[in-house]
Amino acid sequence: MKYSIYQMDIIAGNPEKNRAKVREWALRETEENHPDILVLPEMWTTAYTLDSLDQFADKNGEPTKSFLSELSTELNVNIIGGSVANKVDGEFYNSSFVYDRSGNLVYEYDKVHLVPMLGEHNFLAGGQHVPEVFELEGVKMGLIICYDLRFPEIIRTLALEGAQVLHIVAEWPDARTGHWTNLQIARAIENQMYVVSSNRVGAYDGVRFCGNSMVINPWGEVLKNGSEDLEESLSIELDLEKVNQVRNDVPIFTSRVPHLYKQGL
Ligand SMILES: O=C(O)CCC(=O)C(=O)O
Repeated sequence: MKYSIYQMDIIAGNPEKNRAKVREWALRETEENHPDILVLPEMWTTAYTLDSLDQFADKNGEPTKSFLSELSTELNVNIIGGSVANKVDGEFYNSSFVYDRSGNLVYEYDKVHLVPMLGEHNFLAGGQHVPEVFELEGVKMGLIICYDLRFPEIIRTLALEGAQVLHIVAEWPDARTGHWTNLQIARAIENQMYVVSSNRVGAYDGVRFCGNSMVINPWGEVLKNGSEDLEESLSIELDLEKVNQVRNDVPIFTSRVPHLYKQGL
């Protein structure tokens, strides 16, 4: 399963230009590298323009849903569609959409954990459902958004439900780069799954974002690591047999004793 990850510099408050950038990148990537799956970052249509969401956010997932559906069909590629600001029933959400090669919506998720450091609660509503496993190309996988990375319980649940790959779409600031890189490696090791992430680069409103998009294998080895400040693509093929191999070598899932664990943890 071959991936292309877009470590994108997002133009603040300009969904049209960002869609044009993504389209151009996707065309180039599919022609040059023939990926099965494309991955985009968090809030890629608007950046973190939280105080002007009424102007720039999607309404009921549009136009992003149509854009991703048409792009996936045209390029015959699956798309982990990052996330976008999305207005539904008068509330704004940070929403992710996943499309398969035939342009079908396979999965959607609203970010559950809102970020106090960004005042997200003042602008967004939190999703009410934790991430669930979905399938692309017959492979079970999961998707979380940025700050969700700090909540290992939701990622463990995905692993227990059979996910072999965890995708993380992010706009992670450079003030906490070490948390971003180390937590990704920890999640890969503790859940014995691939971690595939797309984080933006560039800056908005005085905050610089730290790139370091990554591909980490289930042993915790970093196979790809984006730069901290350059817009770029990461391209890689995953060997999914590695998940079984690591889970056999260090069988944590059969060593668990859930009846001793506190309920709800
Ligand atoms: O958890 C962090 O340090 C950053 C989270 C964040 O920026 C986000 O979720 O958008």
